Amino acid sequence: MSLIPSFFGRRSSDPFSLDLLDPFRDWPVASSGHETSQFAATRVDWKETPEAHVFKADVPGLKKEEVKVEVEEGNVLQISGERSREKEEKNDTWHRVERSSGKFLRRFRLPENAKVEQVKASMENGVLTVTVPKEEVKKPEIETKMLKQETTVTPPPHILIFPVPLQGHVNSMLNLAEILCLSGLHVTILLSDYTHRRLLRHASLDSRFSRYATAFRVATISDGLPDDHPRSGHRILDIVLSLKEVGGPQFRRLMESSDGGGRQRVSCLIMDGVFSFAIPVVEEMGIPFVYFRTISACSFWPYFCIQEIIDAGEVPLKDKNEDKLTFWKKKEMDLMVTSVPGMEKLLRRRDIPAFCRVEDVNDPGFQSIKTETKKTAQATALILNTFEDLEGPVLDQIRKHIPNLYSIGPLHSHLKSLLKEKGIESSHHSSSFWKEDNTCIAWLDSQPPNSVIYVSFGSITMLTKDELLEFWYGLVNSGYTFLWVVRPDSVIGDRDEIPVEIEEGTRLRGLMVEWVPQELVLGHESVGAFLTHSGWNSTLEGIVIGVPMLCWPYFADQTTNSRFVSEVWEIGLDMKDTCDRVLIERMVREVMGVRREELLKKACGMANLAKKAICEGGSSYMNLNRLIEFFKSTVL
Ligand SMILES: O=c1ccn([C@@H]2O[C@H](COP(=O)(O)OP(=O)(O)O[C@H]3O[C@H](CO)[C@@H](O)[C@H](O)[C@H]3O)[C@@H](O)[C@H]2O)c(=O)[nH]1
Ligand SMILES: C[C@H]1CC[C@@H]2C(C(=O)O)=CO[C@@H](O)[C@@H]21
Repeated sequence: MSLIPSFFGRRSSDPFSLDLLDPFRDWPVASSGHETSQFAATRVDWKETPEAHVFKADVPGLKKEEVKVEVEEGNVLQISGERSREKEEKNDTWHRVERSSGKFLRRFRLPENAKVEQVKASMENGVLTVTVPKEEVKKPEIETKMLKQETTVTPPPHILIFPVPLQGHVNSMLNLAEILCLSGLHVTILLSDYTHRRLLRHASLDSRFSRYATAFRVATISDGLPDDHPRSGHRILDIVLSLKEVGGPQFRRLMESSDGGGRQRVSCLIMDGVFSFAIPVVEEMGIPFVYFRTISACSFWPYFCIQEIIDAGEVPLKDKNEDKLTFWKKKEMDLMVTSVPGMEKLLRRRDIPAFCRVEDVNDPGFQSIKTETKKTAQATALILNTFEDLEGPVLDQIRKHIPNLYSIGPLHSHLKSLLKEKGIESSHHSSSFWKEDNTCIAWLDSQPPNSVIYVSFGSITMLTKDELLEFWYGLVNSGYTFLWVVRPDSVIGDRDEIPVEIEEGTRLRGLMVEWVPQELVLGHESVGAFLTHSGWNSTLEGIVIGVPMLCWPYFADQTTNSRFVSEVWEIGLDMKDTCDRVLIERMVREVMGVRREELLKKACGMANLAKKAICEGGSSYMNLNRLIEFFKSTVL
């Protein structure tokens, strides 16, 4: 076996390392090609203990000499090998050739704390174990004190947090996780291994949570989808449906096998709003569960009323095989929805959550969202990332069915304020699934105040090439400067043949990047407005800053959020169900110019209310305290 350090620091001369011609270059990849197809799928487990990162790979039938363990590019652990095909004798007849042969290659970017010079590897019974020791984490004084206390008393309650493994959900749940750690609770966040890999690659969870030492851990399960599944656009519900299929048994194993690792066993589960498969497991174990739905109250409520909407004949919204551009224009889409109490004068059919845009009410995705939402009422409590002054009337409607409702948002700024209260500096830590391009900050520094419209459609939206071009022309023709996030995977079809005039317009007045540190961008003084898909996190981030918004909702809760932004809070404009360069140009001019003052006034008012909610004595502050008291009472 080739073991580090013998291969240390030099590039392998092995020809199959050239197989890394993959867009996910630094991701675990399998070499491709006919010969290697089965063996290439060699599975690797990666676990992190307090002392080390431990990788285990199944390599049955391989000799030590046939396996290589290397560290490349400073911090990329590479495990590779080759199993040769059995020699064919002239007179042999093969009835079956199922056993795999060929090459395999897996690569893992190691986190900063890995001691790459001390890697050890061993093989036993067809399992390769690679151990990468970790640097000791230096903890600030405040945590040392906390730890000292903990060693003398019983460990605090242990809360398991289980988000839908998507960017918006993970961001909100990580904020809650950090708030709970700050309050002295122990927390494990359960992610899909796919999402965990993305975070390991692009985010800085280690440095963010290092101050909490063993109070914060990550656990992973598989989402059941292949690595090359897009996990975006119209395929997004596959994640929820797949986890529903494969998540239950994995969740049970995790709960049954977990001995807490020096911590208490899990004493309470906080789960995302669509993961009811976890309920039987925790119920059997006598563990209370709390839902945290990471969307607005104003979109949760119509979801909760879906049966009433169906009974009133107000869905389905689409006819068979009707395309988007046709049903967008239908008069019926402007009819008021009568079956959502308290929203009768507000919601048109086009404003209810876009999962209702189905041809058939038996659509599995739609049914799943409907039944999952109803199950929220079984939980001990419901957490929403919102605040009373923003959504009071809707929260009151929900409380008629779910009295134990905690509005504790906006969580991202609540966390910052709590860190400040404890004298901890809250520097920017990335939780991003994509690499943040920080050059945009220097570019923003060079722009005049309030002159830039920031454009981002979040982590799931997919644009057709036509839509891309309509937005692009609209932005360039508006004459305003723009910073536009276009994720690498977000355009359907190729991006060739971009008309010269918009490329030239962008060179003069625009910057397009793949992903940004959004909170920093929104808080930058040169940003004057936010063209957004109205994802709930983006909406809250815009509200906290007090920036006027132009909304182009793509799916899910966004169609309702954008209605509230424009008609209830009056802090922005809604251009849902259109995608036309002339209209976009006009709306950009309105939000950046003609109507900016009026929108800004309301936006600043709402930003102040948001601040009030999270300050001592504010509604979210008090609700959070009550919630934490509840968690502290959940010792098993
Ligand atoms: O360049 C970028 C773009 C976005 N973000 C962050 O990514 C998050 C995006 O979240 P959100 O605005 O909620 O959008 P989605 O990622 O699309 O969120 C999904 O999940 C939300 C609930 O959590 C729902 O409200 C959305 O409809 C759903 O699409 C926000 O925190 C942004 O700050 C960045 O850091 N950099
Ligand atoms: C993929 C979607 C399933 C439900 C999630 C959601 C919600 O209502 O909680 C909103 O948008 C999407 O992120 C999720």
